[in-house]
Amino acid sequence: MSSVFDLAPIAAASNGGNNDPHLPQPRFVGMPQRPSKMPYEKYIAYDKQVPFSYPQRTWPDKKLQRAPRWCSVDLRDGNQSLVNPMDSARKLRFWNLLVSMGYKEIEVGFPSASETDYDFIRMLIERQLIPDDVTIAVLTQAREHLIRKTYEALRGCKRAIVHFYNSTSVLQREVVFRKDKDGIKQLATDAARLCKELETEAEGIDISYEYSPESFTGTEPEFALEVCDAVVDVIQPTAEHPMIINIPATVEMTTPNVFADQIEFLHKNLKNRDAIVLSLHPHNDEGMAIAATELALLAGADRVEGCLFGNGERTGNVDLCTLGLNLLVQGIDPQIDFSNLHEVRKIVEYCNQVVLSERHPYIGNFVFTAFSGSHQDAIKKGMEAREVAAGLQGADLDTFLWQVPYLPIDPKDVGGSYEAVIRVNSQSGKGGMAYLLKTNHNLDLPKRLQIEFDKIVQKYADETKREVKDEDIWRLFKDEYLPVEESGNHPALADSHDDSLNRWGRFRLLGANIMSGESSSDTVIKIKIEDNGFPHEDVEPHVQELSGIGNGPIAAFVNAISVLGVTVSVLDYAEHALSSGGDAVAASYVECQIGDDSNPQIIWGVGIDSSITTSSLKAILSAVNRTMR
Ligand SMILES: CC(=O)SCCNC(=O)CCNC(=O)[C@H](O)C(C)(C)COP(=O)(O)OP(=O)(O)OC[C@H]1O[C@@H](n2cnc3c(N)ncnc32)[C@H](O)[C@@H]1OP(=O)(O)O
Ligand SMILES: CC(C)C(=O)C(=O)O
Repeated sequence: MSSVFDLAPIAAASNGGNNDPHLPQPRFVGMPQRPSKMPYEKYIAYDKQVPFSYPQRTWPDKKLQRAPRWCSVDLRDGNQSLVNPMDSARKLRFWNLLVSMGYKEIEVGFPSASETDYDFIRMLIERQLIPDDVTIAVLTQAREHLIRKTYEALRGCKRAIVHFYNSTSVLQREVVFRKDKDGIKQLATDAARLCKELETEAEGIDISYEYSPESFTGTEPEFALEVCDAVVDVIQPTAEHPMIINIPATVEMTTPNVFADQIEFLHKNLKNRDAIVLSLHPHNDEGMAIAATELALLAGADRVEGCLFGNGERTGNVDLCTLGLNLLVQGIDPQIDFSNLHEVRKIVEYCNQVVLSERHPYIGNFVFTAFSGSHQDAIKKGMEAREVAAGLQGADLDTFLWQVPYLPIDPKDVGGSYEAVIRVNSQSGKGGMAYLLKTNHNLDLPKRLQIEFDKIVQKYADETKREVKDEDIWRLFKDEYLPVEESGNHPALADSHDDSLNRWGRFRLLGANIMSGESSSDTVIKIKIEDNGFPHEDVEPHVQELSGIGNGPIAAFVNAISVLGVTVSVLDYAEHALSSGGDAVAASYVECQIGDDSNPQIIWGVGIDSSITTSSLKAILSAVNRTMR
């Protein structure tokens, strides 16, 4: 009998395909490939172990149209991968979670393997914890004593899926079972026969069957088909009472396109296809379980087994949350409630005692966060444009079309917030800092002010070499532009009594009285200004009363402060309300040229006040103060 190890010379001779002059060569211009240190001759290409070709494939032209039938195997495959498998309390917590999310088929354990699994299943049945629209599945090896024990566990259950399996792979036939193909097929059909026999004794239980040619990915697809057909012949499913043929990528061994070809081959060739639910059970050994599952669904599969967040043996089972949310973002109803995914995560982490990665799709701590400048800029603009578009269409923002660069999903749809969307570090640009000031402090900085302030944030980020948190940005902003502001009655500055701020600004506006003349060109202003001397140590702090006249309050103010020795021209001006209602507060931003034409400084100032005019005057003083820092 030939052995899997007979392939060793073929592997050694044929691997390292890039060195084969007959194969198309990758274009490593000016960079010839040389053998690396890695022992690639120890491994063999999948198509040399299990040759398979299916040029009739049609899946590449298909599109996903609807959610498949989902089955969670968290309480079985997920559980068998844990350092400390779940006790009944944790299993029950997980069960309740799965039911609340809307899973209708749940594999609850391997009752013949452990007392905990057996007792848990008994508890679900005896305490009538299985909702009418939920079906439990139980797994067993295709071995007589284990199958008998499985049926025993199901006593009193209304409806269940008995899932039996045996490995069919070339490798396991040789090294585990030491059986030929017929012997392996017989394992499966004997088990199917025993199940049918025990079913007659299992009165009152609506039993359906699931068979898995385990290690399918190491099996010749034609042989897997033969075994599945033989099992189907014994079980005799009908369209009204179908059986599940579950195809496991027990170990992921190929690229997803090969798996999809194999599934399409089974889909087109399985006997009695109308009576069969073609199911997938992908693992993630090569990191492609999601892709493999999605392509295999295009290829004709009807059902998917997996675990929440991809828990499971080794690298995990396929992640049911990612699969479901991938459908959602294509506009397809996933049929599962992911709206509180953060709570789901907490329960799953508690039950599995496995912590999710920061980058885990849709739920990791960083997956809705942009640190880099161009991403932040695009997100900020995208959010704003969407808000404007929804407003123009009179649409509800919560359900309005989601089109935001770099964010494939609205974090709110999975129970998150926009809080972490933008975080600032040395890789960030002005957009990130501007977004945080706008979102958290209602300050909508004009573009050139963003550029100016960003240099300060960037310097801080480079110096500290760490993330610049919102509170850091706010402190830097107040320090730079609002060094003499008191919180007064301005809620926007409620935290301005910040001991860490060194109040360095020289001038502070204490009051302004504006009188408009008959024409706008003769506005008169009287102001009271505190001069604390900074940075001139010889100037004693004192209060000055000044007056000026001009074409509107700003011009009159500029005229009034000229006696302080400052020449100001206002180049640009913007203002907005920070809040609405009677106690509204306004922010003003002015870009000033300070100094005469021979030595001008172009600099921004910011003012916040309950009076919009006063806020603009404060903004001018803010700019003046900054030139003296
Ligand atoms: C890919 C998957 O996830 S499959 C599910 C795997 N899950 C588990 O194994 C978790 C629970 N399993 C267990 O607790 C145990 O394995 C049990 C209780 C099921 C069986 O335990 P044991 O009988 O002690 O032995 P063990 O698991 O080592 O079984 C090995 C024997 O079963 C045979 N065997 C393994 N799988 C199968 C199968 N599907 N069908 C028939 N025989 C099988 C092996 O050939 C081997 O036979 P041998 O003893 O004659 O050499
Ligand atoms: C029993 C089967 C479906 C399995 O868990 C696997 O092959 O991974």
